[in-house]
Amino acid sequence: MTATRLDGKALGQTMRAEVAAEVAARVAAGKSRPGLAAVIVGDNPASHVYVRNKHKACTDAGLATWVHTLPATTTQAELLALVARLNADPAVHGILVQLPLPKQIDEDAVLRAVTPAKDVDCFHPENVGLLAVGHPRYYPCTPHGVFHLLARNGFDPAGKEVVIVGRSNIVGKPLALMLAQKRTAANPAGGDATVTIAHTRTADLTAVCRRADILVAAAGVPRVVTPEMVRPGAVVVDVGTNSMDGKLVGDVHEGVAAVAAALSPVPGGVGPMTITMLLVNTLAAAEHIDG
Ligand SMILES: Nc1nc2c(c(=O)[nH]1)N[C@@H](CN(C=O)c1ccc(C(=O)N[C@@H](CCC(=O)O)C(=O)O)cc1)CN2
Repeated sequence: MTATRLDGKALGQTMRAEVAAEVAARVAAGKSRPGLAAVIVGDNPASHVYVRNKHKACTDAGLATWVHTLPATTTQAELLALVARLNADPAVHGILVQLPLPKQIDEDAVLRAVTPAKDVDCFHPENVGLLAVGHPRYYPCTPHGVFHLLARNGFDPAGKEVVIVGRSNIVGKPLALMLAQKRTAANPAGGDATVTIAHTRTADLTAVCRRADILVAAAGVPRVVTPEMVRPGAVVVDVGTNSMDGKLVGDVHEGVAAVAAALSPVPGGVGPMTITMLLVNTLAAAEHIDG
């Protein structure tokens, strides 16, 4: 079997065009132009690539966008002061603070300082709580991207066994919540699936992964999902973006393509979908805040 490619670059472009059309219609109707402020602290080269790509995607879709680049020596007080200014700025509907932050900064404190209505990453505990009770204000970008990458390729998770390898706050935990939840009008990305969260300390990880109709690799460990961990015909989503010997590699071993029915590539899979969902959320934030 050679796996079908779950092409996040192509789907991301399609969905960005949908956002662009909605933004143009919104502005033509005299409403506000959605605006995203991105904050990046320090010199992490990958983070700079991601923020540059987010900025370009926003510009291309007609959103207003600003990047605030702060030095690695920035103090927590300086960063909190910037977040407070952005919270108060009516042109800014979405605020994202690129992670990771330098060691001297308390990440949780910064994420809690973003006003929940502008928290387009969906990292604030209030938004995580709303997601957990099935009334999401926003969906977190990477899990939402995974949902659309599956659903829009004809792999509806409803009724399926999903195994997620990884339990991070950004991907594993919120994705498990979303995919296990009932799909309702208020929760359209509820997955109606049977979900297992596994991780690299799970006993007999191979046996657990082989139960999956849909296997999501989000452990942040290069090639941790190997061909024998995949049931023939399963759908595999690779969320990993690991740097190895200067090369970008996912959490899924290349050999999985011979076993799986469908597989998302790295690069070109979940990554571009993450950025697309940020645009979706910024438009939703403008609608939420300004109407
Ligand atoms: N504030 C946030 N910080 C971080 C998030 C997040 O969602 N919000 N997620 C990750 C990084 N991330 C988003 O910021 C991200 C990772 C990867 C990609 C991406 O498009 N990757 C490309 C490859 C790009 C390359 O050439 O290196 C791909 O997979 O095709 C986008 C966003 C941690 N921080």
